[in-house]
Amino acid sequence: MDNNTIIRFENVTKSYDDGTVVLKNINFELEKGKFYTLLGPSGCGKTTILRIIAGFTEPTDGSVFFHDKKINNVPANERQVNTVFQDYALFPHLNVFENVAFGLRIKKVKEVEIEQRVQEALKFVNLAGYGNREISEMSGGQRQRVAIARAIVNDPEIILLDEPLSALDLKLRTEMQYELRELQQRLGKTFIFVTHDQEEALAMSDEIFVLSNGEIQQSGTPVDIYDEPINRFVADFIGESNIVDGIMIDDFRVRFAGKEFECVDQGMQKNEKIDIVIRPEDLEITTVEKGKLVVTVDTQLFRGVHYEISTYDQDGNEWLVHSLRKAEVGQQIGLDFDPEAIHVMRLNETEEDFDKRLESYGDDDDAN
Ligand SMILES: Nc1ncnc2c1ncn2[C@@H]1O[C@H](COP(=O)(O)OP(=O)(O)OP(=O)(O)O)[C@@H](O)[C@H]1O
Repeated sequence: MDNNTIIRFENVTKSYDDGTVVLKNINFELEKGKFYTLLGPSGCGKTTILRIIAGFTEPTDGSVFFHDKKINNVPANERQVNTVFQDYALFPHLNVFENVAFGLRIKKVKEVEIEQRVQEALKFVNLAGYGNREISEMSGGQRQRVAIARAIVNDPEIILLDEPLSALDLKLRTEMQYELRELQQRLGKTFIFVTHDQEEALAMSDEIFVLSNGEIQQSGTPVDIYDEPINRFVADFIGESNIVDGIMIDDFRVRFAGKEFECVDQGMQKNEKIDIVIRPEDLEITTVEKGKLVVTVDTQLFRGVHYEISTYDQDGNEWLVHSLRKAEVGQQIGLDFDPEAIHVMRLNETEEDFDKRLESYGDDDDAN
């Protein structure tokens, strides 16, 4: 294990007496000082992973390591971990200072030290001078910051955040995304953030783990996951996608929507059945004559920066287009795209095999 590893899961499984298997053989290593996000739909097991790291839930099988020490049986209060909960779990009858000081008082830290550490934590989250305020006098964003101050005042090595922004309205949520990311970088601690919001995950993380049904589907940087989703689930969950069935003709040609197209070599077998992804922003509207695909415009929404245009081809496949240009509903148009825009996915490929395949086919920018 490398020195920077702070948490390692080795074949971690969690099941309940009623037979529900919530986590299936989870393996990962997290490094010190990074911002990680566990992303997936409701019920996929995100919170269970956080609870196992915090020590609130014990795995049924497998091992959890903190640095190189196995911690399966270490009680929650002896772990270098603090959690920020979705509802913040602040005490309404205590003021801001006392909310932040609470954990230190339980640990019987000296009064002078409490005063100094709480003030420092409040300053860190830009709430210096707010100590005497009641919680009811604080806004949603400010409460969020109190909850974070309460976590960092204990100086833990890891901060767990369970959907901490979901109670905030959209504008504040975006502001807090910047703020949390900036705070994590200033603190230099490991943050593990849980969300079902892909935009949040893409905006904030060093690394994302995409989960579904108790399994890690894919992990990687936001850019890697967005550009190279491993399967339909990930492609659909991260960003917006056009996904259709296809066949690999040879290394540089692929067939879908009833036609053949030039593509970039991705190490597939000839005649292999594949899934094809093209992102809406990679489709460009052109004339019917020039279009690689000919589609009919179904609906059109103005999204501020672009038009979101839903179209369909002669086989009934839907093609979503993000375009700066408007189209006319009912009109036939052409869609153009680069060979690089065609992303092919092998059916039922594991993440390990996917990584190997991309490595052997030089899937990076210097490959050109
Ligand atoms: N004590 C329990 N007994 C049986 N099943 C449980 C128990 N606790 C949790 N589960 C189940 O485990 C699964 C994963 O729950 P978990 O809270 O980890 O999901 P999640 O991805 O965090 O979802 P959400 O976003 O809705 O919080 C769910 O299907 C849940 O019903």
